[in-house]
Amino acid sequence: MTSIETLAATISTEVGKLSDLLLELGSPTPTLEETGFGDFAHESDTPKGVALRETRSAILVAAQDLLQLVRGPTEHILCLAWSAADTANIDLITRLGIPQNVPLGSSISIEELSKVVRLPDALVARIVRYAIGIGIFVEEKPGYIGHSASSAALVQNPHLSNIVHFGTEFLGNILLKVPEAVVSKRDNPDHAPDAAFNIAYRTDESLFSLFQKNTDLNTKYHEYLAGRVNTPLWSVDRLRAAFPWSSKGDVTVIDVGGSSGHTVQYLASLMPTAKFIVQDSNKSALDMGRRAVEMSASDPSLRSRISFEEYDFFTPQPIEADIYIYRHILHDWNDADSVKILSSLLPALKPGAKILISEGIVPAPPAKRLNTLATKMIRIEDMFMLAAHNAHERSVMDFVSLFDKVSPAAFKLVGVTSGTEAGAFQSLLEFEYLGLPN
Ligand SMILES: C[S@@+](CC[C@H](N)C(=O)[O-])C[C@H]1O[C@@H](n2cnc3c(N)ncnc32)[C@H](O)[C@@H]1O
Repeated sequence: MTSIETLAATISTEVGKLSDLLLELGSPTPTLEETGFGDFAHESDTPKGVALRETRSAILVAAQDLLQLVRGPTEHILCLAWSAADTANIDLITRLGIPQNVPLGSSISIEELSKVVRLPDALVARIVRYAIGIGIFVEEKPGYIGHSASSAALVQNPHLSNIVHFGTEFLGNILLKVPEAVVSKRDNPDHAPDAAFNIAYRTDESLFSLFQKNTDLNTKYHEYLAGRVNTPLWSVDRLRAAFPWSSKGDVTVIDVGGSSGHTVQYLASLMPTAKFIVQDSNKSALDMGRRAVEMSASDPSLRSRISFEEYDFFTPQPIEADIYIYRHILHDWNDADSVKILSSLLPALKPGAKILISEGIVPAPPAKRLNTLATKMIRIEDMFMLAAHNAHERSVMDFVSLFDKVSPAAFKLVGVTSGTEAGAFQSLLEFEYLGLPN
């Protein structure tokens, strides 16, 4: 049985390991002060980097259990029930651009800050003092707001800011409508909206068609997608060890639903003679990608090796390629639509072609307490999919069954690599096309 004493002992041992590792890696001691904005932001896959990740994870697991025990069940439930207040606060400070208006290395008076964000002093004081209570900003001198490590991270890392912005303003909003959507589907199945998103945005359209028309939301969505790949959990670097990219030579790789092409821009460095095509139905995401490739100073060959094409993945795939990547695509769609998406590949497939699915994988039961973001993210993402599209995340067997429905015995699951043990949200499922059975 877990006791507070054994948890405290685990934490003490693991914190000792963490301190030693930080010393060996020449990394600074973590601090809550402004200068700590970059702590742990950059993970490496060196043996010491992996040890650091495992030690941090052991501390988080034990510390979360210790917190839950010390709080007791009543306080634990109350903390969860009121966590929407934290989300609303971080949404508000992001929308108002408060972190960017607090100077790094000094402070700003609440009166000055209020003028900049055009709100009354008393309201701004309430907003920032709530934020200080959850570790964002500090008030070392009454009435003067400065940065903590977390608020400084929002300034120093625009990707983090973009993730938070879309993650609270859009995803936070639709998540709160999930209970209404689920109950209404149960009680009124013929007239219920498809997903929580439809309730929140008072529309019958799908999320993707609304985004096509709403420039502001669309930009935030694709900035959020690009932001995610710039955080350790979602980093495209994790793809490196998941597949033998560099041995593939002179091949054509298609990133289906590739948004602004952040995945192939990374893969191009691992496959110097390969050609890449980013296909997406969203024109502005493709334009965003074209601009990024045009401006890429690091590798001028990208301009000739990466192209962007508008394509609807429900229509027959027009290009015969060696490798097709579907990264965070099928989780947006229910099983019937996912089978249609994969079936539209059939006209272009040649035997030996690879279909790589890069997605979070739902772990096998029984479910457990999830005390780290790396392990909890799949459940969070599953709720995003429910809220946004009435869709869901899948287990490995769920993916195998989708391919079987596309064409029984035409695809082989070659292997599954990476995943949360390696500190990544996604696993890589490698399927090979064997040809249609006679
Ligand atoms: C969750 S995002 C994943 C983007 C990218 N693969 C990544 O990993 O960041 C889903 C992508 O599918 C695209 N999409 C949605 N419907 C599509 C369709 N019918 N045809 C092609 N792309 C589509 C969206 O525009 C978006 O870029």
